[in-house]
Amino acid sequence: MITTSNVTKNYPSGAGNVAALKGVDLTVETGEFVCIMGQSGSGKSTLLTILGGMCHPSAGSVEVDGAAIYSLNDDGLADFRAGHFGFVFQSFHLVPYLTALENVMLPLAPLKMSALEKQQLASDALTRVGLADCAGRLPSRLSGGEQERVAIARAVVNRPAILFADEPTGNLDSATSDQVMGLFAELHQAGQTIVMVTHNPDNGRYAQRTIRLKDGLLDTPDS
Ligand SMILES: Nc1ncnc2c1ncn2[C@@H]1O[C@H](COP(=O)(O)OP(=O)(O)OP(=O)(O)O)[C@@H](O)[C@H]1O
Repeated sequence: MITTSNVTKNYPSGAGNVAALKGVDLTVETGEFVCIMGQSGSGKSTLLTILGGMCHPSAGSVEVDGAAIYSLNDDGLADFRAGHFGFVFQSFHLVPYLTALENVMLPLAPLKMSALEKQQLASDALTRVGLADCAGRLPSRLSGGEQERVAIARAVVNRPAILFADEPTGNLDSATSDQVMGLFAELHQAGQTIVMVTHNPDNGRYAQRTIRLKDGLLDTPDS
């Protein structure tokens, strides 16, 4: 489903270039749950943003379902992202004055379907994350774990082929983290492909496969 070939990323910096990725070859199969781990600065977030079509690599290619995504123009890439990917970040980025249901409906705004259909899809997504009863609540009336689950519902509302998550439990206590990771595991069991960056070794056990980055390279080459 995702194949990278010799992906490198250099960031310009005052003292020269920072080589964040130095040639990453990676394959993620349909239906896999892959965790990307590694020390701070090893290139995890850079790799995730490149896989997710948010940051052009300096060299190398990324193919998703056979499409070389960085050969697309900006509009084509934006459409591809919207049609194939969902994203969950450490900060929930919920809109404070919209209800949980309205937050989950946001990615559906550009789509040509009736308001009722959008509400139904958002409601289904909230049910999938166990929050059917919280649809009408504002984010400020939800716990941190519930807010993260709303963010996950929003990421999966249009049934993305791939769900990307960057430190999704970074702001949560360990019991709440376990609940959220359990939810990712359930989504995976239901067929969702997931690629997650995490510092937390406890999170790694929910994944099917863990890959480790060290200084911009895969520690153990992907087979
Ligand atoms: N926009 C940027 N400009 C310059 N350097 C950057 C930029 N983003 C990341 N870097 C550098 O690239 C390297 C990899 O960063 P990245 O954020 O991908 O690592 P990470 O493993 O996700 O780190 P962390 O776990 O601390 O989030 C680091 O040396 C970082 O300082």
